[in-house]
Amino acid sequence: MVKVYSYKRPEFVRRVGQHILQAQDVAFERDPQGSFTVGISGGSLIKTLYEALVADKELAPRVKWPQWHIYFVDERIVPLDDPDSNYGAFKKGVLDPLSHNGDHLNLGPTVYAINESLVHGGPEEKEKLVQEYSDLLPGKPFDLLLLGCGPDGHTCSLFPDAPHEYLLGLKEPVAYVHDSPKPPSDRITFTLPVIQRARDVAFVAEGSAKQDVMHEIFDKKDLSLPTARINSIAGDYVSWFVDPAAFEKVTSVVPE
Ligand SMILES: O=C1O[C@H](COP(=O)(O)O)[C@@H](O)[C@H](O)[C@H]1O
Repeated sequence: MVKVYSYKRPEFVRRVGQHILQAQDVAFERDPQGSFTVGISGGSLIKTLYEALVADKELAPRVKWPQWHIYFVDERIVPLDDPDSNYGAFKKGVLDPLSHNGDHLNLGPTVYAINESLVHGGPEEKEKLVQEYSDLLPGKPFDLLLLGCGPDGHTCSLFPDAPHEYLLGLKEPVAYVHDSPKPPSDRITFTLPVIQRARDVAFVAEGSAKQDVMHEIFDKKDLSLPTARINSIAGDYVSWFVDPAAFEKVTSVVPE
């Protein structure tokens, strides 16, 4: 059963941060010398990550950054310093502020970006980029995936309806999306099997712009939406962190 938690800021940020740290601590209990493997989204999540893991004075010291291995659950096929790059947004929003905190200097996480030298290539180079990113993925289930939810119900770069729905059935962990309805059109995305195998999946969705889609996902259970599809197959390793504005129109689920 999917769990739903609803909080207003600043509690929202604090709870998301606590959930991340709990997943980190569980991973290190399992393997104290190992790495904590995390897949992150772009979009509004980045600011929440900064607030929870860098700015929060109580949570920040508990983050064991040097043991974190960070991957992008989706990425736009653009140079890393392009305003559309999810890596670029994460660098600007989290890595740069982190490196300016003297105590974290040179002790940052390992971050896996796409091969920038292939972004301007043709279809073959782009397929190569996808394959290379796929090859970088850890050989074990992700410890944590932090997923967003667009107002259209997309997550990662898995968009509703054809032609992207087929991605949900793929066995490959990473897929090439060449006609994303939300620009930029060329992207890579984790596919459903990776999400299904993860140890912990947390959606993070805030704001009134998400109200209608939350109703579609939770009340109508519209399976053309990848987010609703994930809910339908998920166990209790999937949770949703929402705020009251985002969940206002949902009637069939009472957040914990
Ligand atoms: O295009 C994207 O959008 C989603 C949702 O973003 P949000 O700003 O509405 O939270 C994001 O999760 C994904 O990583 C990104 O590429």
